[in-house]
Amino acid sequence: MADVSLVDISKRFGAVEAVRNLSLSIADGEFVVLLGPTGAGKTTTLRLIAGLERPDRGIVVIRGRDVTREVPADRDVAFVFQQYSLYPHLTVYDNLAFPLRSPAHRTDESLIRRRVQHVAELLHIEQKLGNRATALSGGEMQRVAIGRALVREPAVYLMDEPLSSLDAKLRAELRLELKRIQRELGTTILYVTHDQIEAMTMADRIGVMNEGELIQLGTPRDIYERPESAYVASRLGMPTINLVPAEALAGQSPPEARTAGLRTEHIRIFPPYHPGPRARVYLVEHLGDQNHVHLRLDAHSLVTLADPAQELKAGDEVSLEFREPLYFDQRGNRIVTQRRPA
Ligand SMILES: Nc1ncnc2c1ncn2[C@@H]1O[C@H](COP(=O)(O)OP(=O)(O)OP(=O)(O)O)[C@@H](O)[C@H]1O
Repeated sequence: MADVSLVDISKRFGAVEAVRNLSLSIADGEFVVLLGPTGAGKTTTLRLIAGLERPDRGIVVIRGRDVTREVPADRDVAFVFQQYSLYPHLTVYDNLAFPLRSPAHRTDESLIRRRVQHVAELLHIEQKLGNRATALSGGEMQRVAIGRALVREPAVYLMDEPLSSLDAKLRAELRLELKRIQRELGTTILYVTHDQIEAMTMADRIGVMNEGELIQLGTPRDIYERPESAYVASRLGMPTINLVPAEALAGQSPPEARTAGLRTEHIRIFPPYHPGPRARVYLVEHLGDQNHVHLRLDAHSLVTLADPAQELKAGDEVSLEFREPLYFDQRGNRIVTQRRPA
């Protein structure tokens, strides 16, 4: 049974249609990530599930129950926001225990102790239980904020960029921990982010949103390898997929293609005597383990990655080979091409 379903939801704020005809089912124990640019409607989707907004149209179903008309407290959800929102005067223990002591979830103190202890261990903050919330680092505060949601064991966790205020190292660490905890506890999570690495590494399925619509929903691999459109293709991949007119690929493109999408793995760089389209290197950025190579192919700019061992410098002429690029028609929809046998 799907734990959370949105059925044909729309929500308008004045002239802005924040969410449009959105249907989404999240299975029990599934980790779904909503990815999309600012203003795409991601936060509004979470707020509609939490009951912080009422849809103009459509219904919200949690654990098989239509909760569309219910207030937030009656829905079985926990929300983790981008900012920690802890009670500064309380200890870590009391912050974690707080949701279990609310009138809506009155719980026996010995059970509270066990739950708090368990969650503190999961998040590696058991040494900090006696500290005041203000005596914590940013990363520890955000762990407590996540922990406050985890003590409750609701039907679904709604997380709105919970790691975005942290530095890169902590974000990478907590990303792994969150995924581990989700696997261990079998929790259902709907998670909003701008960060494609978070989406790729944590999600069972990614939903790509744009202008209030869910435009593709699939596994990270599906979204990356089989994007339905050039727009979806450009949401995942570092550097961003190169979109060039199909004719730039010199007869290689199918006739109906208007645009070719070249990811770094679709571009191979050879010395100039190798057959293939000629390009010129105009910038090489050294990133340590990789080089970002900026190329000019006729009037088009391409960015790709290269092994630092491959000697390339600005001004070099090179020959390119394009291997199984993606192709898009004039509406930007991907053209499904036959893959070469491996
Ligand atoms: N309470 C509100 N009143 C008016 N407009 C709103 C309100 N909440 C959201 N919007 C508008 O709805 C659209 C979707 O906003 P939403 O916050 O859901 O986007 P988002 O994808 O979460 O963006 P971000 O990544 O910046 O958080 C935006 O145009 C936003 O300005």
